[in-house]
Amino acid sequence: MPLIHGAEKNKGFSTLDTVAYALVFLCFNGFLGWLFLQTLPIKQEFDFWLVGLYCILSLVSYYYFVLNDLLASQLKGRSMALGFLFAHGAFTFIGYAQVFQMPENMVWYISGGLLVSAYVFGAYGATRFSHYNSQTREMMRLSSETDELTGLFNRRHYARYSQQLITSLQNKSKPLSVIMFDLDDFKQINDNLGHAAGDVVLIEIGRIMLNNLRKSDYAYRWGGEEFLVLLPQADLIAGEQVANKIIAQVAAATFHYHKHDIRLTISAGLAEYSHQDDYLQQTIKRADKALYQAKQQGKNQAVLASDESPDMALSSEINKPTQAQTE
Ligand SMILES: Nc1nc2c(ncn2[C@@H]2O[C@H](COP(=O)(O)OP(=O)(O)OP(=O)(O)O)[C@@H](O)[C@H]2O)c(=O)[nH]1
Repeated sequence: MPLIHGAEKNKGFSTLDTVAYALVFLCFNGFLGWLFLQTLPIKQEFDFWLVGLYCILSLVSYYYFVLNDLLASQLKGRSMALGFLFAHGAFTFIGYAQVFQMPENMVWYISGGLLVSAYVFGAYGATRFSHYNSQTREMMRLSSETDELTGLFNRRHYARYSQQLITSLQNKSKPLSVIMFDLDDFKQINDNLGHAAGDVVLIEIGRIMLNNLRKSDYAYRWGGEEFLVLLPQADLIAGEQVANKIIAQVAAATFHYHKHDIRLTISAGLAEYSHQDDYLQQTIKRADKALYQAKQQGKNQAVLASDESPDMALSSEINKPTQAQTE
């Protein structure tokens, strides 16, 4: 599961493509419209239905493949649109041939050619359209599972995939470490420099997290200034190393907001998922308790949940600033 989320850039159609297609389509319709005018006044009932069919096809095609795409600034499939155009042309041509009483051979030759091209374009276009659709769905899924500010996963992702993760680890009897991080005295930054400065810090913290995690790890923005990290296949020792690395990097970093240099620290609570735990949520609770302990013990440190370390002897402190400092 990649930590940096984002679907491959959608290769849609350029404005030029759209304009070119719209022009071709309008010219084609214009020409047919002109031809059609030559047939008036309508003498037979058949011609009446032909007019109706022509109008409906024109409206539908115009709306779906020109207006709709122009308004959305992207054609959903030029080939599909061309296919539709050719089919439209073929049927209209058959209709006009009746009106003009053209030789049958010529009619079927021309309309047959148009129809075959229509199928080829349409089939190719439909493939591209379905590719476009699956890309769009994937992008929507990713954005619904991602925190807008930091780009980390959000709780929706956790709700959807945590059980799946646990099941796969359980099957392989692999460990899972859970780290709950919380920024220290973050409120001071908001109060002193404003919310926008706090946001800059949150983004940078998210970046530090991602830089220190493997592709198989999961980083979540859990709450306002709280981050949850899941480390599949990592025991507590490995988890503690990761937590301490992040704590050290946050403490050493200076964040910039306009002319202000911002420094702060982060605390962490760790717990290892035990396969006896019914829910991952229970492990998270233990990690949360350990985090509270870390705050109580002076912040800027990682504390292991009491089950893993009853005397809290494993808590590790890093001698860096313990208060959020703003200059
Ligand atoms: N800029 C910004 N601030 C946020 C966001 N979400 C929550 N906060 C702020 O985070 C701060 C959390 O404050 P507290 O819960 O008192 O925590 P703290 O100041 O870090 O104190 P300790 O946790 O005890 O170290 C509040 O000021 C919230 O407004 C956000 O998305 N952007």
